[in-house]
Amino acid sequence: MSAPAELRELLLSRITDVPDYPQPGVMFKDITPLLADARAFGALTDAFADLCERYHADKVVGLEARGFILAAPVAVRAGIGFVPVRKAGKLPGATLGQSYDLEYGTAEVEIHADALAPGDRVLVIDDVLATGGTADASLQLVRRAGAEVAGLAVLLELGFLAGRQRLEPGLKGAPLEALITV
Ligand SMILES: O=P(O)(O)OC[C@H]1O[C@H](OP(=O)(O)OP(=O)(O)O)[C@H](O)[C@@H]1O
Ligand SMILES: Nc1ncnc2[nH]cnc12
Repeated sequence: MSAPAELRELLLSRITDVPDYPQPGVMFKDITPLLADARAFGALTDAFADLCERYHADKVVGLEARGFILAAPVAVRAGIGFVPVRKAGKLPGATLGQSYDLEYGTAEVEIHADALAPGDRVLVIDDVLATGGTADASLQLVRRAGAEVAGLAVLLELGFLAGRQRLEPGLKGAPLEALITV
């Protein structure tokens, strides 16, 4: 389900297109103007916090780095804990790792092995769903850490990259909520 038209328009008006970044052929969606606008950032935080309630999440997982910026205030607003999924080599404790392909390159993400527990219901939050590689790897990590995926929520889905289709098996029936799809 997408956001109501008024919220969608507000959020979309604060996302800038940057052609050929970080490499030729990529249209980069820059969310920094949205972050700098308290009304838009607050409305986005509220929308994600509502999803925590709707899906009975008791943990928010944010994906490095832009996902951290969005997910941390959501966790505070929803009154639940925040758990980071980080790029490989950044977490100090014992980790679980998963590699994946990006729209531009490859990467590996990690989670602390003891960050989640059986019975935890997790809403995974990121800014952009592109090819779906990052989200897919993160859903796998959440499950390998013993928790249940309550849902995946993104600000912006790049529909033409078909991330949703790639994610379908990995979602295992959990909802994918994109506030905006372009
Ligand atoms: O659906 P995908 O093709 O996997 O792409 C989406 C991911 O790409 C971006 O992260 P990026 O790795 O560029 O890092 P950043 O958040 O640290 O800028 C974005 O924030 C998503 O996490
Ligand atoms: N086109 C894009 N804009 C912003 N973030 C992205 N992550 C992957 N592709 C992206």
